[in-house]
Amino acid sequence: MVKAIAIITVSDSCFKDNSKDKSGPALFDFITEKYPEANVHTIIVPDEKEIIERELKYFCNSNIDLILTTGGTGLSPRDVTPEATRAVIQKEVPAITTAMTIESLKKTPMAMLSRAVAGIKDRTLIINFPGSEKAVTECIHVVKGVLSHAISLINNELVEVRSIHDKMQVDHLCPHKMNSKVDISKVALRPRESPYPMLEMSEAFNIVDAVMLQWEECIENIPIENAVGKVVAQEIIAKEPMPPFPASVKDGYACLSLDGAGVRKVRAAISAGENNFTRLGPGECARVNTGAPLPLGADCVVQVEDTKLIKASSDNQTELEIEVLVAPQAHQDVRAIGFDIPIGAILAEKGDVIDAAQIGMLAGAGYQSIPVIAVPKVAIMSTGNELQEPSEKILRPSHIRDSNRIMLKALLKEHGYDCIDCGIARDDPTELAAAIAHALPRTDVLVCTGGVSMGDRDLLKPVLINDFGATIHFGRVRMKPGKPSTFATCQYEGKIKYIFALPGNPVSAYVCCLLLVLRALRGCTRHCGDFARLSVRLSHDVPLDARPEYARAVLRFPAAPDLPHAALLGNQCSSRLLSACGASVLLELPPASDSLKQLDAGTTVSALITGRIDLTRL
Ligand SMILES: Nc1nc2c(c(=O)[nH]1)N[C@H]1C(S)=C(S)[C@@H](COP(=O)(O)OP(=O)(O)OC[C@H]3O[C@@H](n4cnc5c(N)ncnc54)[C@H](O)[C@@H]3O)O[C@H]1N2
Ligand code: MOO
Ligand SMILES: [Mg+2]
Repeated sequence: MVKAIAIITVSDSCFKDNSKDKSGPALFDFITEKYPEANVHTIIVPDEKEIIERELKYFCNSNIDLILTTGGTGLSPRDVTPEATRAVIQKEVPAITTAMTIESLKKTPMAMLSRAVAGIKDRTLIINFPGSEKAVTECIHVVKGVLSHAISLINNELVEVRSIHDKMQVDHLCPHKMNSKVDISKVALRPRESPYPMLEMSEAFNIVDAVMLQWEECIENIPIENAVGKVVAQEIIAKEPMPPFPASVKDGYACLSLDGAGVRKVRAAISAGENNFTRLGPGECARVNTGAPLPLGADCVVQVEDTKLIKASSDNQTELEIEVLVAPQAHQDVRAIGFDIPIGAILAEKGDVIDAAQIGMLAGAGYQSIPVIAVPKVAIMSTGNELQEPSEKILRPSHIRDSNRIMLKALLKEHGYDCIDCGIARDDPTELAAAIAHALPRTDVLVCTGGVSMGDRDLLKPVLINDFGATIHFGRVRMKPGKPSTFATCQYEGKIKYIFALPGNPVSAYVCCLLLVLRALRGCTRHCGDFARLSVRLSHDVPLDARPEYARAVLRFPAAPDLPHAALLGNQCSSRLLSACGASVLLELPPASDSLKQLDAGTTVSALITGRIDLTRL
């Protein structure tokens, strides 16, 4: 990671009048855009070897990752930047400056006259750039692609280095990298109407269900601590009883029920976890705690509250006699062997979705791992030239932060599915194809957002068709939000890949992930991807859209017996993610018709339970 950068302008004239410095600011602008998180230091020094050397050493000793110098690389007597740099570096990296020279030579033969040097001192990479603003701008573009990787290598950052090598390998292997077959040059010829028929929701659901039948179920054994939300693949039987010994349910005295009420001699004291071989005879009892084993001969427990102390040892450390005040019944307050779980009991049925209690029970029964139905691997990718990582400090003009990717990862996690992150792909056919080719070998299901509607940069469908031979099962659905939702499959490296290309609008992505992606994933393991439905009453009037709408709502529960009341989460525009925050349900609103333009407050509607339902009283 590039955390700290220094830019040194080397020039006698700029040292005297810093307003003359144009190359330093050009480097600064470039660097702050490329590394918005990095600390950037700038200084101007005269063409003096000792001073340049001193400043280079100072920055190298100050944990600076990258030093870019500009100026002083030419042939005039005062040009000494390369000499100062050579005096500081321990290893030269000549190909960096060679690459800059080759590129600059394409523009001007004067490039032959630069003597720039690049090299490493300890953990700092130093690169000399020429002095002119134009040359600096050209040269920085030559090296920009290798800077981060070079610094990772210098710092031995193995994880980053490996991921870059991995990506290089994929780029190399990817036949789509160099030329997508999609031609975007003839924008005037783009379709003015979507070629995809508008399917009804029920048709889209049927297609998803039918296509996902191709998913080949396989079973994997996983540790029970990872099993929550997973679907049990085979019946699981208790191999040992719970409890494995007759256990007391109360803190009290183990007795013989035939003795009835009356005074008992206290023969023993048994705590939970203690093994005691005392055999009780008539008129005897043993003090026991909850969970302790009963002594031989005992058939009931009398709770301490139903007894009285008759006699204790003189130091009060031992109870000698107690009186049972209420005659006990046989088996009273005793869990017999196998009371909770008899041997052979079914602990989990095939198809059960494992929850916390079941994990506890399986652990109690001695299971450490269980067979579950493997879930498909899922990858998430965003597309869009306007997108930046949410972590970037500076938002460039006309850009937005990518909210879909992290949201969809969280949404899938909420529903028990992990996924890998395939980053942001640009709206360019070749880059999109490369990103998809990078993702497909790693996943069964690829979920992308953006680029599926009618814009000339909405390239996902053409790239899927032309570069991956994909079959588009649907490309438009009569739903709000989510109209351009796309579902495709393709064969990749001999395996079928399922691709959900969801609309870029964040709420559309959210709703379509719930209704289509989760339907598919749940369907693979549970054979039914539907969410449960609830009848709810609208708290307020709701205008209807021309398309069937999935409105995000919260529920309130009336004190008197009535259906839960549903209130929409504000404006339902598909870019407004606030309308999904805290939503418990998606209301299934019908489309508007000539006779019905709105649903009045109090109307009963169907709600899909897609989120958490917390009890909020009206
Ligand atoms: N001429 C037409 N234009 C549009 C139509 C149409 O039928 N005809 N459909 C509209 C509908 S409905 C939707 S939904 C959107 C879907 O657009 P795309 O899937 O092509 O997505 P983009 O154009 O890439 O982006 C749309 C919107 O979402 C923002 N976006 C995209 N990705 C992200 C992200 N990862 N995080 C946050 N926001 C994101 C993007 O900036 C756009 O504002 O098309 C309508 N247009
Ligand atoms: O279908 Mo779009 O998702 O309305 O905005
Ligand atoms: Mg679009």
